[in-house]
Amino acid sequence: MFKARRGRDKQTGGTAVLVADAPAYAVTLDSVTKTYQTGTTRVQALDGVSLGLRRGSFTAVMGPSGSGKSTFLHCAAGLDQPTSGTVWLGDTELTRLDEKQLTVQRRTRIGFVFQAYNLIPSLSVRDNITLPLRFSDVPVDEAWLAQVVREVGLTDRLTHRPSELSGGQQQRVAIARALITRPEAVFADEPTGALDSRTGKQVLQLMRSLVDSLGQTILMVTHDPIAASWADRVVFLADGKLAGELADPTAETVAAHLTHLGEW
Ligand SMILES: Nc1ncnc2c1ncn2[C@@H]1O[C@H](COP(=O)(O)OP(=O)(O)OP(=O)(O)O)[C@@H](O)[C@H]1O
Repeated sequence: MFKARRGRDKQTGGTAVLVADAPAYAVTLDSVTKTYQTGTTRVQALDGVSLGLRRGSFTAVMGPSGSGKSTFLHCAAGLDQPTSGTVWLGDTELTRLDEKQLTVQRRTRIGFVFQAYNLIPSLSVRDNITLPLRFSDVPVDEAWLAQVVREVGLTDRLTHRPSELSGGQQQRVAIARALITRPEAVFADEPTGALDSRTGKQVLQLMRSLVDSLGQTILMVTHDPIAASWADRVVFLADGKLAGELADPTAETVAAHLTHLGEW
């Protein structure tokens, strides 16, 4: 799928094979299906989904309840394996890996942010943020830690415990933790679901700036058209299938598309 691409060589002006060129897509799904079988009941949660997440892009996934959003995120992020189809992280085919290999990919190349912040109460902010490095036995890059902490606005909170922080600050710790391994993609499942609208806006502003300033790739599942409007693109799911997409979304265009899907 990721063949060497031909491009213009900047130095010579000639055409060169850019073999060292990283794939343009951080994550690619090709004809992904996921079927759940419970007793005699069979649910087709994903039904032939193909999608690429460009490096440095912010994508929101929306759709009615039960349309397959969480299943999509789990398959794209290597948390679950599809029933068929392929998923790539850069040029690594996740769908070929066993559970142990997938765990390594998740720990080292993917960041996660969930609605529940999942912080360890007994650890300081600094230790919560650096926990993924400890799991992988990787030393802390102090300069990167300082940059990440600055980006999320927690420089003066590093010695605090999670209970001493507001909900928005706790989510920002979770975002910093997701960034600390310099992941190729960050997957966020309803990251503002537990926050009031003002604090939620600050978290979305932060995610937007991570894409714009760090070139981070982010995929976010949300029910909220206002949250989705911070993304570059919204893709819609209905009955496990892609059901359209919007570039440069606004809350109004997203809400209109959801109405069309019968969500509201
Ligand atoms: N582990 C599972 N076992 C059986 N069925 C499942 C499982 N997980 C999801 N499903 C089914 O797959 C379909 C898609 O579920 P999914 O959670 O991906 O939808 P969703 O769009 O995220 O929903 P919501 O917006 O309500 O969170 C649903 O019909 C759901 O009941």
